[in-house]
Amino acid sequence: MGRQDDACGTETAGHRHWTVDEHLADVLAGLTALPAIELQLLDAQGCRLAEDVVAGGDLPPFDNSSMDGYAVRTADTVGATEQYPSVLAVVGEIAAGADELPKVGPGQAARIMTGAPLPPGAQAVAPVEWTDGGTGSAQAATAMTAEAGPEVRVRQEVAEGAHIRRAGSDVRAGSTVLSAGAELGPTQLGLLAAIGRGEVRVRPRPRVVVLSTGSELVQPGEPVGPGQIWDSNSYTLTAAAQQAGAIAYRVGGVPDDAAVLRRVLEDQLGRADLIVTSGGVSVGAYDVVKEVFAEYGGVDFRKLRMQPGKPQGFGRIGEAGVPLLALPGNPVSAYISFELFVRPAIRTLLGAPDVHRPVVRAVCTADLVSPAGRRQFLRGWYGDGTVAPVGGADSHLVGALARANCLITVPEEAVAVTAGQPVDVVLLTD
Ligand SMILES: Nc1nc2c(c(=O)[nH]1)N[C@H]1C(S)=C(S)[C@@H](COP(=O)(O)OP(=O)(O)OC[C@H]3O[C@@H](n4cnc5c(N)ncnc54)[C@H](O)[C@@H]3O)O[C@H]1N2
Ligand code: MOO
Repeated sequence: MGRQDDACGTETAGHRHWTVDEHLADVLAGLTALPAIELQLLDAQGCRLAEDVVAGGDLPPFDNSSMDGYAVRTADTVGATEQYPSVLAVVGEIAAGADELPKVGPGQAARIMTGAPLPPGAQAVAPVEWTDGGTGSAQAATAMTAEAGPEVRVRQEVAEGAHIRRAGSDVRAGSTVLSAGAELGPTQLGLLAAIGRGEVRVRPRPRVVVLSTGSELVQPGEPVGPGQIWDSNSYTLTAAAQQAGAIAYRVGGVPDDAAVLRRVLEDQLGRADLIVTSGGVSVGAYDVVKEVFAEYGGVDFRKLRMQPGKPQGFGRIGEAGVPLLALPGNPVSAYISFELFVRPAIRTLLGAPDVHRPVVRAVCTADLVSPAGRRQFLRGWYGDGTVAPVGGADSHLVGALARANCLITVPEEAVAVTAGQPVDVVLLTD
C-alpha cells in the first residue's frame, strides 16, 4: 500500500478544513425525528413507535385448548389407565371460533380442537392420543376421526389445567406491550395485530432522494460509449439509504447541465425529507452542482480532514429547508461519506437510538500508511478481534469495497500503523 499524497490535504489560507466530527455535528445539528403519523401496520415496518401500546384485552382472550382432544373434568379421569379407561359421554364438539359451548357435566366430555374455547365445567384437555378417539378401540387414537361415537375412553389421568392456555397468560389487559421508541419488525407487527391494532403511531421512515450527477454516467443495462461509465453511486447510495431505514428514491445520472439539475431538484424537493447527491463537489470545470446549489444559498462546500471524502457539501434547500448532502463522486468516497454522515442523518430523522455504525477495537494484521492530518478510512475485513485491509486506499476501488465488511480508521495524527497494533474499526454490517 503506497503512501498517500499529502498535497491535497494542505489547507490554503482562508479555507479552513473541517474535521470529520465537526462536519458530522453540523449535519446533525438541526435534525430531529420526523413528526409522528398513524400508519397501517405493514406500512410501519422498520419504523419506531411514537406511543406506548397498551393491550385492550387479555391474550389469549379466553381459556383455550392447546391440543386436539377432549375437554374433561379431572375427577372423571382419576385412576384411568390403558386397561381400565374412564368412559365418558361426549356432549358436543368445539371448533376454534365456536361461540356456543356445551356444558361438560360429571361423566361427560366434549371434543375440542386446538385454539377452541374451553367449555364450562371442563378443567383440562386430554389429547386425542390419550384416548380411543371415540372409536371404541382398545388402541390409543392417533388423530380425531369423523366416525367418533357418542363415548370416549380416556386412557390416563388428566391433571387440572393440562393442555389449557389460560386467558392473559401471554399478555394481560392493560399492560404495555411495546414502548415508544420500539422498532417494528415482523414479530412486533404480529403482536400489534394479535391485540387487534390495525394502525399504529410511528415516526415515519424519511424519504431520501438520491441523485448522481455527471455527464459521463450511463445507466446500467445501457451501452457505454468512449469515456463513459455506468452510474454505480446512485445504486450504492439508494441501497444504503434503504438499509439505514429510509424510503429511498433513486434519480440516476443527472448530466452536468445547470438547467437540467435545477429542474430535477425542483421536481424532487416535494417528496424529500433529505437529498443526497454524488459528484461535482471538487474543483473540476464542469462541477455544475456547486453552481446550482450556490443559487439556493444554503449549501456550503467545504473540505474535510479525511481520506477519502475530502470535498463535501451540506446545507438546506427550498422553502421547506430540506437538508442536502452533496457527496464526492468517487464511488468509495461517496459510500464512506454516506456511512459517516448521511446514515446518521437518516437514523436521526427516524428517531433511532443507534445513530452511528458501531466502532470496535481490533488488532490490525498488516502495516498501514496514512496521510498526515487526515483521518483515513481504509476498507477492511473484520473478524475474531482482528482486521485486515482489503484493497488499497484509493477512492475508485469498488471491487475491494464490495469485499469489505468494515472501515479501518487511522487517526489524523498517525501516519502509520504497524501490524499487531490495535485500531478502531467501523463495522458496516447490520
Ligand atoms: N484538482 C483537484 N482535483 C480533485 C480534488 C482536488 O482537491 N483537487 N479532489 C479529488 C477528490 S479527493 C475527490 S473525492 C474528487 C471528487 O470529485 P467530484 O465530487 O467533483 O466528482 P466527479 O468529478 O463528478 O467524479 C469523480 C470520479 O467519480 C466518478 N463518478 C462520479 N459519479 C459517479 C457515479 N454516479 N457512479 C460511478 N462513478 C462516478 C467519476 O467518473 C470520476 O472518476 O475529486 C478529486 N479531484
Ligand atoms: O477525498 Mo477523495 O474523496 O479521496 O476521493
